[in-house]
Amino acid sequence: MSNHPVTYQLEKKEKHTGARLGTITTPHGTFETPMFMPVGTLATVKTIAPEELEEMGAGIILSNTYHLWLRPGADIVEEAGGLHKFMNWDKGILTDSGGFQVFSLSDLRDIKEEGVHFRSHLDGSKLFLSPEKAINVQNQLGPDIMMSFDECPPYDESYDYVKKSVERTSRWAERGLEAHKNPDTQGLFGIVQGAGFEDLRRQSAKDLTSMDFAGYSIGGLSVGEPKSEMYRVLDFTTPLLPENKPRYLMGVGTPDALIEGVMRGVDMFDCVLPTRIARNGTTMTSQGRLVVKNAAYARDYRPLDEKCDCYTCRNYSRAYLRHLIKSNETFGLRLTSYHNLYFLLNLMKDVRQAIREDNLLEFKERFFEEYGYNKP
Ligand SMILES: Nc1cc(N)c2c(=O)[nH][nH]c(=O)c2c1
Ligand SMILES: [Zn+2]
Repeated sequence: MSNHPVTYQLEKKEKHTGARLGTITTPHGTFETPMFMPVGTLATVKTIAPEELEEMGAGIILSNTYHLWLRPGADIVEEAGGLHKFMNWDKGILTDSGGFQVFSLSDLRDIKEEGVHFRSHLDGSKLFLSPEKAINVQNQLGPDIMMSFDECPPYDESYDYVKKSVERTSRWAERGLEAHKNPDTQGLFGIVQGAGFEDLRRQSAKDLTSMDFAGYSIGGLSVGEPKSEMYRVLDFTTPLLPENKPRYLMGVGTPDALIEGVMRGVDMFDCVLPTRIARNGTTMTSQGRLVVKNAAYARDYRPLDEKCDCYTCRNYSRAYLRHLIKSNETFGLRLTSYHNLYFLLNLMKDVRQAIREDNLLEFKERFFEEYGYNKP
């Protein structure tokens, strides 16, 4: 089916890199790319209200199928009118397939052709996810963009294991397309796997692009491999994906990896990092990482980031943030989370401008220098 509910429009290619400017149109709006998607695992971006996400420029957020399937259950979300209504968010929502959590959260699992048998990380109860079940749960949750059920093998797995896994993930992708009940209102992405093996990445991309997905994710990266490995795999994988569909690199969210991914033609990113590190007082600033709970900031009355105009930086000092975080005050988590999300969303806005001006390389050099990435 070629008239997908989620479409990509290429606006401009950056002159000196593989970066591209575009827009993604979904049933819940059109958004500029490259873009970063805040993660709202359990139908909330922890401590941040939907109105705040909107004011900081978030277009699409991600929620986790596995977690919502377990709590509160897909039936309740469906009865509530779907995720948008349930969480009072009327822009884009993307859900992952649940596969990644099965492989990352549950050590007791048994992978079969029909699907994966595993135990709940909550109460140890027996569970089973198949490509069909993963799609049907996402159909119930009602996101704009859904993911195929895939296996994300450990990066250092053997070639033979990854080869068999890629072939099965391709068969699972076909079954997911068949099981998709709402192809007119929910876009379905295929996920390219293959770890660090170029021939397996090519095979996975060939299999998946022969099927009519609305977009393509690059999976199996940002799973602990060196960043140089991620960039090497991206160098030969993104060019295998169609130019006229979105390309989504899963699980990536540090400033350097976002810029490097954009330079290699990636349009969409997600990561829990900004909100996760914020909760222990680690923030991203224009001058690099700043761990505001450190004693050094006890009497530092400057804003977190003197170049940031977010609510946190306009109204509160490092000393106050340190006090809140050290006192386990929830408001402190909100303020650091707000700033970190704002920082990454703003970074992507600056990256889009650099693509418009064909000076992404200069932008990257300047940003890396200021952030401290070039320090030995
Ligand atoms: N780093 C990653 C984060 C993710 N959420 C996923 C995923 O959901 N599916 N498949 C993947 O390979 C994957 C990798
Ligand atoms: Zn700020």
